[in-house]
Amino acid sequence: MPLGLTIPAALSRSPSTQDLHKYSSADAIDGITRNPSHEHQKKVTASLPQNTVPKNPITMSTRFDTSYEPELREHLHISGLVPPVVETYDIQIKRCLKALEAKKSGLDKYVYLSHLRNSNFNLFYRLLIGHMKDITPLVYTPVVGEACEKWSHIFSEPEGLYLPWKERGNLAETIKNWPEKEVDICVVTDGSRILGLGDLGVGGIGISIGKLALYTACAGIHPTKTLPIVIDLGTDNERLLNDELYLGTRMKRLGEKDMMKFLDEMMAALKARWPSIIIQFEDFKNPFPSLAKYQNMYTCFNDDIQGTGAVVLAGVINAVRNTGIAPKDQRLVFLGAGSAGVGVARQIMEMFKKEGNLSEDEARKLFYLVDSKGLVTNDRGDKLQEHKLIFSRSDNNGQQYKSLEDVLDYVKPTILMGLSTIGGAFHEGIIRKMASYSERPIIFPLSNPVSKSECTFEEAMKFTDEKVLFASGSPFPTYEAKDGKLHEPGQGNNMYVFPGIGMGTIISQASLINQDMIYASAEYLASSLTQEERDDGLIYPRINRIRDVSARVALGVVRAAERNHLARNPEIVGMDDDTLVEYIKGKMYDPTAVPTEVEETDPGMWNWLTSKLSLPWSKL
Ligand SMILES: NC(=O)C1=CN([C@@H]2O[C@H](COP(=O)(O)OP(=O)(O)OC[C@H]3O[C@@H](n4cnc5c(N)ncnc54)[C@H](O)[C@@H]3O)[C@@H](O)[C@H]2O)C=CC1
Ligand SMILES: CC(=O)C(=O)O
Ligand SMILES: [Mg+2]
Repeated sequence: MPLGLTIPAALSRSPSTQDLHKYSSADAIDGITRNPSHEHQKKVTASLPQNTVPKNPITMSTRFDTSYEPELREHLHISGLVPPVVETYDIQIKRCLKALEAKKSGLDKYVYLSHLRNSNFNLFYRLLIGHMKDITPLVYTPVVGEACEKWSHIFSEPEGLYLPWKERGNLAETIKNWPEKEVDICVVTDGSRILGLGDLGVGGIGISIGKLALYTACAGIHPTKTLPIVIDLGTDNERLLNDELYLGTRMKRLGEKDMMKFLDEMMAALKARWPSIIIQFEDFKNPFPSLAKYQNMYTCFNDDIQGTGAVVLAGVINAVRNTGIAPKDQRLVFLGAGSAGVGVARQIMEMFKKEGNLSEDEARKLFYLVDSKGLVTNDRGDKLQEHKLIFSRSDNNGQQYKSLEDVLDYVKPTILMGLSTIGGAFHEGIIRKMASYSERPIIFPLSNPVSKSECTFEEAMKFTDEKVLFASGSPFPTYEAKDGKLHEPGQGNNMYVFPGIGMGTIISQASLINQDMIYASAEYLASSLTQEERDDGLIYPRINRIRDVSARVALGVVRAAERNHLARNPEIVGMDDDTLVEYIKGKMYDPTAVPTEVEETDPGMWNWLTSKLSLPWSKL
């Protein structure tokens, strides 16, 4: 029985240092795949206390790796179960890239990548981290949106926890079925507003899986310590209810009261099993009640309100600097006044108060929110949802502005945000109006996936005479300007902050995630731009530096936790910034690290995995 076996150091040499070096590519991430930084990282971790040095334990899903040397294969009892050739990482990645190239559709590529992650997550993360720019859109927005829409048709293996309404009263037992002993972080959705695609029922679990893949790729949270969850309280999507393949409960979605009861039980059960678990709420149609209720009780945050607020704030900090217009002279119009719109407006308002020396009232007056009924005003005649009240206007002299054009003519904004789920809403006329109000208009079409983006990068560049300061929620191709210069679009997606928020919370061992920690994630992201990126006119760092950037974001989160007396990790007390960043990096899961140990696995997990793989491991 190979469980608990420690591999002698001499045997754990697969792959070789040369292989690691070969694997390095132009797109590789500093500190992870480049050999010199890897060496540097090893040196730094060597100087840290032993229990902080990360290990890369072999688990069931990393067991069949063609890079393992014969001796290691023997120890793992996998000789003959893996093809005979011992491969370099480089060759493994080449095969993956070729396989991906051969798949015609994004969805086929998504399915291939899911299988790869489930059969060998080390290889999956080597591929993803080494090719962030190309692979992220296949596991996250936009393709994950299509995967969630078609989840019940592409499903082949469980990858997370499904918590249906019928399990209420029994959630603690159900949660105990999750085979991993340690979980650091979970992402939970109710599937009711997946990206801008609406209610996708249990298909929403795809977004939990996608976000957690980025927690691992961007911030190095170990894949086995992540837990995707979908709660199934029914769906109002008729297409799903009428689909014989639909995998969720065939009933109309329950209301807020039932949801809160269910969440109360789930939160308590998660914390009972994993006392320091971080719970990230994702893509709830109405996420405000749960955030209000749990944020001071559990280690949790809402990515759509808080993560999005922080990431867009970081882009705005850098973009506003490029406009040369002081915060007090900016005017902002938001198309979309939902969780993301209001979350973003609140964070930017905080910044205007701090940086622009404005009072709350002065800062608030710079914001004009537009929803499906037009400009949000006090005298519009409908009952406003509570979250909109803070930005509701009272200075409209009884006049209501129904269309975005009317609002633009009235406000003449310098900044236009799209969080409306309405693809193409920023048409040529809208963009040209923005260009007429200021020299460098800030236009952020942030709705996801690409089909819901309010405009494309190309449209924003063309119709502003290439003056726009741009960021979108989903990725767009580079644009070739009239002078032949290539311009890269910014991606204002919360993927720049949530991994660092999670990692910073884990590192600090904070029991709560407060506003100061969220705000710090934005500040540290904004200041993580390199001089070269600034010179190239970027407002977000290049995605291939995401691990470095996430470590900086995590640093900011830890510092804020310390300031707020929330940090509880005695190991980090007194560390200066450089040491702390190296400490954070030292804690990151590294899929290129040589395997050192076979994980002591509990029998429950072992049985679950062996049955899952239908292999006769129990006989070994
Ligand atoms: N870039 C990023 O990191 C993020 C992007 N988002 C995107 O933001 C979008 C909105 O998300 P949530 O705010 O959570 O959704 P939500 O459903 O809470 O809000 C949507 C808002 O858009 C408004 N709206 C709908 N149709 C409209 C129309 N025709 N004209 C004007 N307003 C209209 C609604 O009234 C509502 O205020 C989604 O597409 C989502 O993918 C959300 C979170 C993060
Ligand atoms: C990115 C994200 O969280 C969303 O579109 O909902
Ligand atoms: Mg979201």
